[in-house]
Amino acid sequence: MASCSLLVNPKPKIRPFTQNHLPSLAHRHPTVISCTSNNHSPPLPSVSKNRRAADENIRDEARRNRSSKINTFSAKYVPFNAAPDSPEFYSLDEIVYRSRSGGLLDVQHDMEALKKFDGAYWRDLFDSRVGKTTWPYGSGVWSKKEWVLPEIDPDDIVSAFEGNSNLFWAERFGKQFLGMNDLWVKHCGISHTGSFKDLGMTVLVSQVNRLRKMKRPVVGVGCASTGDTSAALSAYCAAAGIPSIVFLPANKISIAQLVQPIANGAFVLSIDTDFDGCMKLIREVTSELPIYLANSLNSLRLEGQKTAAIEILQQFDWEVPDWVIVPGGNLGNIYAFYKGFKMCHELGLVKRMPRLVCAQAANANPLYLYYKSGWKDFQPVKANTTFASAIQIGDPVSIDRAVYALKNCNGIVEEATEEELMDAMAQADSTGMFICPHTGVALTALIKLRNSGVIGPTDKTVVVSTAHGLKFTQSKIDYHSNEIKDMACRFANPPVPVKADYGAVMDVLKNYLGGKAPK
Ligand SMILES: Cc1ncc(COP(=O)(O)O)c(C=O)c1O
Ligand SMILES: N[C@@H](CCOP(=O)(O)O)C(=O)O
Repeated sequence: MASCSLLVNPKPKIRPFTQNHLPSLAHRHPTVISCTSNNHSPPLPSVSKNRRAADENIRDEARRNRSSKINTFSAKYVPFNAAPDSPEFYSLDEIVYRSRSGGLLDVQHDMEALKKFDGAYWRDLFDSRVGKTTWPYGSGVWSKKEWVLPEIDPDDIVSAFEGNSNLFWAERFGKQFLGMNDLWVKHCGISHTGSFKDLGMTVLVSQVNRLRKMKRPVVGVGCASTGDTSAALSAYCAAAGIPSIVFLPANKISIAQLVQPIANGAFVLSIDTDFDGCMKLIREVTSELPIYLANSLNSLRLEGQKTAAIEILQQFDWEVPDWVIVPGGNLGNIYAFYKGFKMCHELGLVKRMPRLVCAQAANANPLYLYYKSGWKDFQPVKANTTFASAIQIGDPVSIDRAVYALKNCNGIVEEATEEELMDAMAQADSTGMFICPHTGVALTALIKLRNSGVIGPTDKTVVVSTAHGLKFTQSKIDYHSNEIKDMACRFANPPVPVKADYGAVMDVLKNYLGGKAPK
């Protein structure tokens, strides 16, 4: 195994929590800036002590620092939700997606080793890495490296410094539509390829990079996709010079999503089926050919995605929200959020867990139906067309992970009709956001739970926005043009055609301004 770096600074100062103090941040940072001042001039930042030489890049710098660092942590694959005495496990360097019994796998960390450091230590360490360009900790994912892939060499990491996404205070939306004052939107879609998939893909492609250096038989990396997984996969593979192969359901993803893997040089198959059909095919193909599977069936992905949960806590200064609402499709992400929160709780960074809500489109709602049956009867469904096209999934591979997560945090499942999700998206946009339809699904769940009183007016609530609205402009055009069959499009704001004539423009403007006097 390669050793891993533990801290950013050249001389790691790791103290177990039994020693009753932590190193101060000034010791830990390689780039702490100190200020001097006198009466005549403004304070000047002093030059950082540990600057790189001009001919050394950040990867070289990490490499130089590597030898002095100790790796205390490790992780392995185990069967998902296995009994504590289960002997089955696999190294992360093995190519394996399923347990011996055919069930899902999970990445299990050596929690005893992580527990040698107290919650304050981890909070402090993670906080110290935010906003830096130190390789690889400038990434929101790799700033939590010890909890993600502790053993990977920083040299093998493929990162776009993803994560650290904006946690937006939805002040006006909360006040105007919900009477809420503590509503937040975690904009995971404001990211390298425009969705939360970057968080998981940096981990998976980094591990593939490592496997290829170890001469393991990985010729390329493949996925089935509703658009976002393929965009992330092709970008990270292109950055690392690794071939990517993507299976897309023909005519079922947005143009913006289709053009992403094309532009990044992936081998793109447009297949005459739906996502579930593509998923079945890629599973068959990856069991025959040396193509590594990049869908979230591969539990490595979720290790990266879980860092969004840790980041939310960090952004609240380690205060736990009451609710976190996540749109669900293949259902890896709801478990990833659960796992992120759970690790923070178990390792003493926070004292409790939030309640999770998984939101599905009513046109593709197998989890919702299962929840409504009292978790008695799971049936995959034929997913119908939805504007939330990235979650048009009827047979989610992570169903067991999702159910486990929701049961263990007193979670809830909600659904959104097409009209509800499109109205919610338009309402959110009218308050200054520009969200995707999937976020509209999550907002609909919030509206319903708020209206029924389950979520209270002062509950600290986070809605996870999973993709950038710019990937889904056609749905917004259809809505604002009032061109959707059987939909009232109540919040449509179509452009007003007007003659190129001063009088005509003035008439239109006066009419508009008449209704806009400040109240
Ligand atoms: C934009 C977007 N939102 C939500 C989801 C749902 O995530 P998951 O499949 O992990 O449930 C996906 C992908 O499925 C997605 O692309
Ligand atoms: N929305 C996803 C669907 C596949 O999900 P995955 O997390 O299992 O890769 C996509 O964008 O393809």
